Amino acid sequence: MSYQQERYIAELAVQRACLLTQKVFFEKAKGTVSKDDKSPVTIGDFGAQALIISAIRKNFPNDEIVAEEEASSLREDKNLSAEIWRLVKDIKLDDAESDNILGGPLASEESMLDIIDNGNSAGGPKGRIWALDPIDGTKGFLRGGQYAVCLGLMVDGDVKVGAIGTPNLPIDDAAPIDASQSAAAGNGVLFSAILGEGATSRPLTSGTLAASKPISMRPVAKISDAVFCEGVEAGHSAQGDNAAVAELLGITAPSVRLDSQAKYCSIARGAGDVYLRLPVKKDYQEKIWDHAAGDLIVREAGGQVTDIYGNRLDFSKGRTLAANKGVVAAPKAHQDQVIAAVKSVLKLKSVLK
Ligand SMILES: Nc1ncnc2c1ncn2[C@@H]1O[C@H](COP(=O)(O)OS(=O)(=O)O)[C@@H](OP(=O)(O)O)[C@H]1O
Ligand SMILES: [Mg+2]
Ligand SMILES: [Mg+2]
Ligand SMILES: [Mg+2]
Repeated sequence: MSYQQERYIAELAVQRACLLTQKVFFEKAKGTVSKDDKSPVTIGDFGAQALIISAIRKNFPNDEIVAEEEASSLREDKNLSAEIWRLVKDIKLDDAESDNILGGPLASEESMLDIIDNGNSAGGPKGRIWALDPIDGTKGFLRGGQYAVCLGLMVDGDVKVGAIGTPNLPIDDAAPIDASQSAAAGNGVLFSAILGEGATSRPLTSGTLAASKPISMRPVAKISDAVFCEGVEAGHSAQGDNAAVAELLGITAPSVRLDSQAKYCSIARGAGDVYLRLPVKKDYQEKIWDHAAGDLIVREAGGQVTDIYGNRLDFSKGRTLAANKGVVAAPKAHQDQVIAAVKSVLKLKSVLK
């Protein structure tokens, strides 16, 4: 089965949601609230989730959705809910036909809350399940850095389609990776992949989809020549361990720190080579929406994505990657070497503890 229609809807829905997040990005307050786990969520996250789930419901009414956010706090905070609705009701693609394909505007504020709560699937190994991160890298979004709107489709636990909007990455796939890149005029990229059919990038627009180009990881002769990326937040990955792995591999270039799945996208287009996300906490389980789309895009661009033990990411375990720890993405030919370095750094660390 080809997933062309799913990819088309995913890209169009992500592109429409980016119109909303881009609007919020330039607001100072961004309606930020703190969730139970102390992590931030903004009106941009809620609004993008509502728009994307509404588009999936319209086109694939029987599919399930695992999404990061839920509406209980909005039901208790009428002002915040009204603020999100004011934004959501006015967002549309400037091509009426494309907007209609996504189902047009949402019906009401109340139905918007119900739609947000439609992302509550438990996930698992059977059936068609979308994984949605309406804003990945919310801390980067708040800081004025990189963020990504991420959507993947899993069928029987396997990722078949991925789409990622990165409003702050440069359009040019050949542009060097640069941690300071942000909302410069003319930025904004839409990445996508279908399993077995390769990965592409195209400029984000406000209407119909722009023409796409195939992307691929760049060839790296020696792993010591690689550029590696990692997250900005020290609480999300062990930057000291990442650095030790790079040193062991003979990599001398400093890491490039980027928030969100912009890291997967950057290595997939050859603007970097290796993505290290070594765990900070033993018991943290990575969320499927933080990786589903990026994992497929990197693999379809010629890379390999595994956990720190060298096992493929397993999206069939529910809302989290319960069977995996950390993430290591690298060119296929070098993955074993990178995993060997990861293992020896982590082994040494446990011996020294
Ligand atoms: N302890 C811990 N370990 C690993 N990951 C965690 C942890 N806590 C949170 N999160 C998730 O990190 C997501 C953001 O990842 P990033 O790659 O953007 O991190 S970084 O800011 O670049 O460091 C972030 O996604 P968003 O909430 O969508 O921003 C979280 O789901
Ligand atoms: Mg979050
Ligand atoms: Mg995330
Ligand atoms: Mg998020």
